[in-house]
Amino acid sequence: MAAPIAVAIDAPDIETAAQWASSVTPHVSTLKVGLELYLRYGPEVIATMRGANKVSLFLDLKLHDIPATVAGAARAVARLKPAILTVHASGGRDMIRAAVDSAPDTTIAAVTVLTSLPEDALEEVGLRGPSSDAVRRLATLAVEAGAGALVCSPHEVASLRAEVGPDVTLITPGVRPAGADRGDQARVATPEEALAAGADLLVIGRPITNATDPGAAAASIAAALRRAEATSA
Ligand SMILES: O=C(O)c1cc(=O)[nH]c(=O)n1[C@@H]1O[C@H](COP(=O)(O)O)[C@@H](O)[C@H]1O
Repeated sequence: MAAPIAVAIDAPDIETAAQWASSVTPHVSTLKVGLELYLRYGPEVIATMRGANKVSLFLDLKLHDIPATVAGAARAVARLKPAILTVHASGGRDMIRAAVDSAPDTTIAAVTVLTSLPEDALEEVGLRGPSSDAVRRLATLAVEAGAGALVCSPHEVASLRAEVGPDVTLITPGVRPAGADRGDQARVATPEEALAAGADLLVIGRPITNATDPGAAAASIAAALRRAEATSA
């Protein structure tokens, strides 16, 4: 079975994206298209990702605007039928509700506190920390507004699970295999740790796509997750 990994296909061009997609899809459940590819290619890149790949499509546009504008944007992409679409939870209750109402066949995932933000950057952007509290406040508001999924770092997954229960999908970027370069990520954990904390879907980009062989890198992380699950069962 494909591992619960969404590979972040943050490629500079559609040809590279198509190569990464076909090499990783035997091993993972989901492909994530974000701003870099969607702003360049639009719906064409979604069709390319789907192509022959039997995977779920995660459209990560992190919408953040007034409710009417987000409703229009969500309606515009709903016709592409992504399984998941992201919005920023900090856009507020009415904005999240607008996305939920405008894309009824898509799970709206609310991004809480970006995994690139360290603790000491929260106050500067107007968030009352610690990040675990800020994530919990934003998550509660997002779920009340109808979001079916939440994006948070692996550090907050266990407490969020206790807060929102089993029915909300918890998605964690900020995932780094032991020894991998963190890059611009601040709140990170290994794939095994994120899964053990209760994450439903791990977003992993550069540790897979920067590898010499992205397919082998995805297969290796998927195997590590299977081993961890077998040990804990
Ligand atoms: O919404 C996201 O997917 C997201 C939220 C967040 O808080 N942090 C975060 O890194 N992401 C995305 O997850 C991916 C992480 O990629 P890597 O850091 O290369 O593994 C990128 O595509 C980010 O846009």
